[in-house]
Amino acid sequence: MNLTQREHIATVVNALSASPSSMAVQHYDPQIRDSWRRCVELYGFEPGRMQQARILTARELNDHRQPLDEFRHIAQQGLAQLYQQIAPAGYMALLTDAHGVAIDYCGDQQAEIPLRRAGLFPGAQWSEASAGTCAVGTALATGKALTVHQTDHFDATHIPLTCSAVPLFDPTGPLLAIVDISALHSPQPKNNQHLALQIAQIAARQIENAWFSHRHRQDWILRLSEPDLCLAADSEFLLAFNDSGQLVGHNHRAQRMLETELGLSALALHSLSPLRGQRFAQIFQQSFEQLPVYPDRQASLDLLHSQRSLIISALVAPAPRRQQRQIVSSPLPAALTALDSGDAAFHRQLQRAAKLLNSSLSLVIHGETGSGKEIFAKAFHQASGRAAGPFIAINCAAIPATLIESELFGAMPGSFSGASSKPKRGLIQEANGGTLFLDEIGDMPLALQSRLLRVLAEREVLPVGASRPIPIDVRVISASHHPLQQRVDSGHFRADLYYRLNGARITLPPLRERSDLDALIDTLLAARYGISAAARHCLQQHHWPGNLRELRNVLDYACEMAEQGWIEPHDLPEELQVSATTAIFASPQPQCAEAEQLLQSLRAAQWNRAAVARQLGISRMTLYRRMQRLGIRSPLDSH
Ligand SMILES: Nc1ncnc2c1ncn2[C@@H]1O[C@H](COP(=O)(O)OP(=O)(O)OP(=O)(O)O)[C@@H](O)[C@H]1O
Repeated sequence: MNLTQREHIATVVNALSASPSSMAVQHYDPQIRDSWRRCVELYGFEPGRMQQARILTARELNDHRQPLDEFRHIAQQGLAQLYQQIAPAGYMALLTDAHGVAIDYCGDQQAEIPLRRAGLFPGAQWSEASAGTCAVGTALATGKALTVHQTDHFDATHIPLTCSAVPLFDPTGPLLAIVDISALHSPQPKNNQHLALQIAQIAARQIENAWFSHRHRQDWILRLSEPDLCLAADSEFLLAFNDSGQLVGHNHRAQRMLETELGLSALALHSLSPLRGQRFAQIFQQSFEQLPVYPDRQASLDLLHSQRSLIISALVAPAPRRQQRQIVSSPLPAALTALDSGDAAFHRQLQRAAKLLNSSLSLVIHGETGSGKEIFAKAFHQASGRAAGPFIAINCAAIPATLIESELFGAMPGSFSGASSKPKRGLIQEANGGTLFLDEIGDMPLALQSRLLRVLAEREVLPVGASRPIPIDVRVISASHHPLQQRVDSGHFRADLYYRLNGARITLPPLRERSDLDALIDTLLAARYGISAAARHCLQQHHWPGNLRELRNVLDYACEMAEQGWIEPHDLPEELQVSATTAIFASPQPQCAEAEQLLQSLRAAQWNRAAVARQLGISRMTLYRRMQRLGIRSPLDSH
């Protein structure tokens, strides 16, 4: 035990033995002091206790992971994105279940040993009852986000750590998981961690909202906000209703608001919500049928009991039913999972890549332009044991022929006309210890191909003008959008280099052949914008020659055009609108006759939807859904 640990134990003893009103006690954060007290009084810990976090066995960990497999699939994408933001500052990200067991993690693989020793690793048990005061455990005990910084920890073993944890709640009510970001080293004052806590809170809300949208993709999702807080995403109330207007899910904020509204006492953090099953009309003054499907700027809802008004920020219609994706029982590493949105062919490539992560084989990625080859290579690097090393991407077609040699291999001072007076490190050397991504490798000049071959064969690089080679350790991933074999056959590419590069081949499907377009749209819109069934239909009809790059550009454009956070066909670029109209009205689809009939009824009733719903013997909500599915929009709704 070192001096700092001894001092810490003395501080805990003093804080717990002083009278609650004494100045010494008031000096401590009440959340931390209460937790220290629980450690002694509830869990029976000695203040001098020093125990490393317990790590569960693989089988025990599996028992904690399995019930959350579907949630983990969503959360891993958020965790990987969070990690990208915080890794440069030396943090790692953990996801724990509601028992405080770390079920997933993104961290620096080079620091695996110290992270594992500190318990920042899958299988570590971070409940208060197991580890004493700690961010995960105390967030679980209180249901509140907090930072537990260095000597805030009860157990002196953990005092080097700084950890910020945020609870996530299931739409059925109970606390579901914790997002935690931690660092092994940090500056002393706790207020340095304020930003870390905020970043963890944003990530946790995004994961919670993505899980909410996923769980309720077949329901009506109503997003409400306080009139003066419309812009604060974290201030939103999320409610999900089934087709008959019964509440089937809510976020935690909405639960707290409705408990107050309906005079219910707040329930324990782990209980199922008693609010589920409440009818729309028991909560709001309007009826479910009167909900405007395309909310305009003024649309609001009045709460039944308090008459308080809330703004409708969006009403998202149920997604058209599509084949449910199979959740894979052995999840991929988080960085690869982040790319997986349910297409079977793409998923097979991810699984294949996962098996190659730590082999020394070179990889070639084939795929049309914009199909995500570089993003795939980057994710592969992040999931591999080289993640802490550099990822260097080179577009072999974009570097001028005169510079490519020195750019790639480096150059000694004055080795060619125009060379600088200092030695220049080449990009291959920059990638040492990491991954070198050679894009458009098929366009590399033949002379350079021989030199690259030497790098790969000898694992050393010879800068231009140098007499001694430099040893190099790189994983090479190359990409090409024309089949490399054809370049070999036509004499443009060296066969021996081809065989060296082509240790394993990954083929990315073009977007038009992927079955996960809907999921990709949802991911790219990140729950910030809703999209009508008609606009989705337009996107589904498009051929996507520019693949994911084109999809991203189209959605960025549509978000700029959209009003009220809602994307309609007229918000899409014109060429996509045309293809949808042609698809609906020129092809002999069964939908076409149905759309035509419904249009006639609506026009005959001068777009009085209540009358048409009565006439067809269906509810107004069902009529709205049908109109959305068929891409029919009332002219009375246009802005
Ligand atoms: N999984 C994904 N999710 C969301 N967007 C993606 C994804 N993959 C790629 N994109 C988008 O597509 C763009 C192009 O991706 P990337 O550069 O990896 O494609 P590429 O196949 O290497 O293209 P090129 O052949 O033109 O070099 C990215 O900038 C990104 O915006």
